[in-house]
Amino acid sequence: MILRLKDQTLIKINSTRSYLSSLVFRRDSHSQARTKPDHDRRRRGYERDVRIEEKKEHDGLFLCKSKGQHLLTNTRILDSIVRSSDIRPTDTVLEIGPGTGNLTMKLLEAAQNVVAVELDKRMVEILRKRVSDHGFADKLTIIQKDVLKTDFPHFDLVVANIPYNISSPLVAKLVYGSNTFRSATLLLQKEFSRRLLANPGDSDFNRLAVNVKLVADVKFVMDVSKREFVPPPKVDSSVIRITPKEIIPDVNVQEWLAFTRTCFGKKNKTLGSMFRQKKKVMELQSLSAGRHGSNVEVMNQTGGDSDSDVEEDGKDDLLCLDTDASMFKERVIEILRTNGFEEKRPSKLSHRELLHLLSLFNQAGIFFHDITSLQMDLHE
Ligand SMILES: C[S@@+](CC[C@H](N)C(=O)[O-])C[C@H]1O[C@@H](n2cnc3c(N)ncnc32)[C@H](O)[C@@H]1O
Repeated sequence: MILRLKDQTLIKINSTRSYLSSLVFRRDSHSQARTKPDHDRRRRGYERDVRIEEKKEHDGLFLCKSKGQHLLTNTRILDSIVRSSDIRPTDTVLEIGPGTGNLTMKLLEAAQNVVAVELDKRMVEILRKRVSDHGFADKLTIIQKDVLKTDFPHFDLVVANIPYNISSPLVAKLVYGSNTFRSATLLLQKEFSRRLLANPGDSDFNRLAVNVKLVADVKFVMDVSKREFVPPPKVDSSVIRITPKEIIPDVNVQEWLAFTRTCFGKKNKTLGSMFRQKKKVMELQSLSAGRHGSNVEVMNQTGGDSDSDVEEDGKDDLLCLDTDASMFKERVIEILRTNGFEEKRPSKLSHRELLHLLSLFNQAGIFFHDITSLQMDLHE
C-alpha cells in the first residue's frame, strides 16, 4: 500500500502593513440593524463604531450570515496568520472568501500572486478597488464563483478565513482534490478545528479527522476570539494548518470514505454492534452484490480466507449464493471476530488498523461504496 509523492514545504516570513477595514454590519440582507439584546459593553461599542463607519464609507453593504460574512479586522491576528503560513515570495496563494480584502492585502505583500475566489459580487467590487488603489492589481486574480463549484488554477498554498458553513466540503475538496499544494492555513470554527486535530483514542476522534488525516497532517496554530470579527459570530475560531502527506496509502478513496461512514456512523458503538444493524447489513449486501462479476475474491462461509472458495469459472461466488441477509451478516461478523475487531470502537483504531479491516472486507467481496454515487463527504 503506498505511494504518492508530493512537494516539499519550506519557509518564509514577511512583514505586512497594517490595514483596518471599516465595515457595515447588518444581521442579514434586510435593512434591520443588529438589535439582539447584549449586555457586553465591549461588543456594543464595537457595533456602534461599525455603524458610524457605515455612514462614512460603505453605506449599503450588508454582511450576510448565510454567506458566513464575518470579517477579521484585527491587524495583529492577520499578521500572525500570514507569518504562520510560511509564504515564499515566489508563491501563488489561493484565498477562499477574501471578502473586503483584509487578509488579501497582506497576502499580496507576501506572495508573488494571489488567486481569490469570492462568491459575492459586492465584495469583489470593493476588493478590486482596494487592491488597485494600493497598486497590487496585477498580482491578484479574482474568481467570482462558488468555491465548491470552481476548478482551481495552480497554487502553492492556501491561506483563508473561510465561510464556516462550507468547512467540511471545502476541506474535502482541498485534501482529496487534484491540486498539489504545500499547505493550507485556515481559520475555522474552533470546534471544527478541534475535531480535525483529534487523534485515535481522543474523545472527539471522529470520521472527519480519520478521513483528513489519512492524507494530511493537521497542526494547531492559534485560537481567535469571536470578538475579533465584524460582526462577531456566535462561536470562537482557530487557525490550523493542513499539510498534505508526501506518502499516502494506496486505497480507493470512495471506498475508504464509505467505509468510515459505516464505522463512525454511531458514536461510541463497537464495530460488532455497528455491523449488526439490519439496515446496514442489507445495504452492504446490496452494494457487495452490485460488485458481483467484478474481479473480487470472496470468502468462505466461516469467513476470512479469501483464496479458498472461488470456483474457477467464478459462478459459485458466495455473493450470489448467500442471498440471505442473516448469513451475510454472519460473514461480516466473522471477519470482525476472527481478526479481533468485533469489540473494538472505531474511534480507538489507528489508520493502519482501519485500512487493514477495509482490505479484509474487500478481499472477502464486501464493499462499502455505492459505485453509482458521486458523493464525497468527510463527516456526515
Ligand atoms: C468569513 S468571511 C472572510 C472575509 C475575509 N477573508 C476576512 O477575513 O475578513 C467569508 C467570505 O467568503 C465568501 N463566501 C461565502 N461562501 C462562499 C462560497 N461558497 N464561495 C466563495 N466565497 C464564499 C463570503 O462572501 C465572505 O466574503
